[in-house]
Amino acid sequence: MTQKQLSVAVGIIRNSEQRYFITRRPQGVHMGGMWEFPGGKVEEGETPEQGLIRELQEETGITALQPHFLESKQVDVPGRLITLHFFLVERWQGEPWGREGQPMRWLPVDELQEDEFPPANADIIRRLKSSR
Ligand SMILES: Nc1nc2c([nH]c(=O)n2[C@H]2C[C@H](O)[C@@H](COP(=O)(O)OP(=O)(O)OP(=O)(O)O)O2)c(=O)[nH]1
Ligand SMILES: [Mg+2]
Repeated sequence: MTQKQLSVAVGIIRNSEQRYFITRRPQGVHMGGMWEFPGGKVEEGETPEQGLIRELQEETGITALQPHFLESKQVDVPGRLITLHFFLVERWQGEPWGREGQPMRWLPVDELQEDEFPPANADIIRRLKSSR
C-alpha cells in the first residue's frame, strides 16, 4: 500500500501569563473532537514555517512573529505518514480566536491533558510541563 506523506505545522501559542491557546477539532475529521494546537497541512512549495504562519492566520486570525521550532514527530496512521512540526509562538499580531467556529480555550500548562489531545502530542505536552 502506498502511504501518503503529509507535513503538518503546529503552533503552540503561549501568552505572557504562560497560558496556551488550544482549539477543538470538529467531529468527523481525523482526531475529531480532540483538543489541538492550531495548525494544518503544509502545502507544496511551502516551508513548515510558512505553512504555520498561513494556517495560524486562517484558523486563529493572528500573524505569528518569529515562531520558534521545537521538534518534529512522525505519526503512522493507516494509509498515511504524518510529520508534525511543532513551533512555539510567543509573539504575534492580532488576538487569536476560533476563526473557523472551533471552540477555544487558554489553559495553564498543568491543565493541558495529554488524553484530550491526539496521541502524537503526548511528548510535546510532557516537554512543556517539565520545562517550566
Ligand atoms: N493542527 C494540529 N494537528 C494535529 C495535532 N496533533 C495531531 O496529531 N494532528 C494531526 C491531525 C491531522 O491528521 C493533522 C492536521 O491536519 P488538519 O486537519 O488540521 O489540516 P488542515 O488544517 O490543513 O485542514 P484541512 O484544510 O485539511 O481541512 O495533524 C495538533 O496538535 N494540531
Ligand atoms: Mg488544522
